[in-house]
Amino acid sequence: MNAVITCKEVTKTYGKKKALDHLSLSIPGNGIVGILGPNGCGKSTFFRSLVGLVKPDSGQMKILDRKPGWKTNKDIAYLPDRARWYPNHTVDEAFKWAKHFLDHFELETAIKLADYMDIGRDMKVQGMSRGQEARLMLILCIARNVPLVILDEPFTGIDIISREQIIDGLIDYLQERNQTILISTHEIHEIEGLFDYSIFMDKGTAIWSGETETLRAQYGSMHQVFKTFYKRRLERQ
Ligand SMILES: Nc1ncnc2c1ncn2[C@@H]1O[C@H](COP(=O)(O)OP(=O)(O)OP(=O)(O)O)[C@@H](O)[C@H]1O
Repeated sequence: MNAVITCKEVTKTYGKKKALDHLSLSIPGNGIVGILGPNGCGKSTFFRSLVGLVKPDSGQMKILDRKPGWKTNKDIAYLPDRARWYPNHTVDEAFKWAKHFLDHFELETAIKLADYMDIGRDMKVQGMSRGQEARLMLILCIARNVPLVILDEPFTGIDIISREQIIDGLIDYLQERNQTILISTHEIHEIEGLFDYSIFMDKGTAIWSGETETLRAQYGSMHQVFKTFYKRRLERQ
């Protein structure tokens, strides 16, 4: 399988803090990939550098066989952490905006996903709960027929029951698509079963990457994996 993303020795420093520290990895195409690790391990910085919002100090990065930047971004749907939508838009208006401005946005897919996720199309963003707005942001990204979708902490603010429903929906929906979806989270125990491939990060570097099945066979559950990988860090807290 061809890699959709390769990084070689990528480093990004803020002052004395190394947000990415010689990060090297290769991410295979198709399926759902978890970028996992505790707060501050570099997940968002990694995503921002993939879409050219952050320029690494050194190292090489290839995404869809190209360099990161605005030309490559046409084929990427990116949901930043803490993303918000225009408060005055209704869901329908948000979809119309997206159809007009976002490459490869599929209106019919968005409408289907809104039904599935229980988001009324006449709802105004400013009247939405945090979880409802998070669902809208998710729909605006995954309704784009692009090879790569990058979701930074997309489930923040969504309760556990809705989360499970959305995840089941995502898995069904993705089976019909040839997309790679990168999802970052530090709440691994709540999204067990979602990832085909997992990358565990710590202190700006990848400490393990591979098929999630391999991990499960070795450790039993993702929760156990998390505890094992970050044991020393948890003991320090
Ligand atoms: N613009 C910035 N200026 C200064 N420091 C930054 C900046 N962006 C990130 N950092 C630092 O780099 C490190 C990695 O941050 P990053 O946001 O990439 O981690 P994360 O794994 O996404 O964390 P979280 O799970 O909390 O979102 C942190 O120590 C953070 O404080």
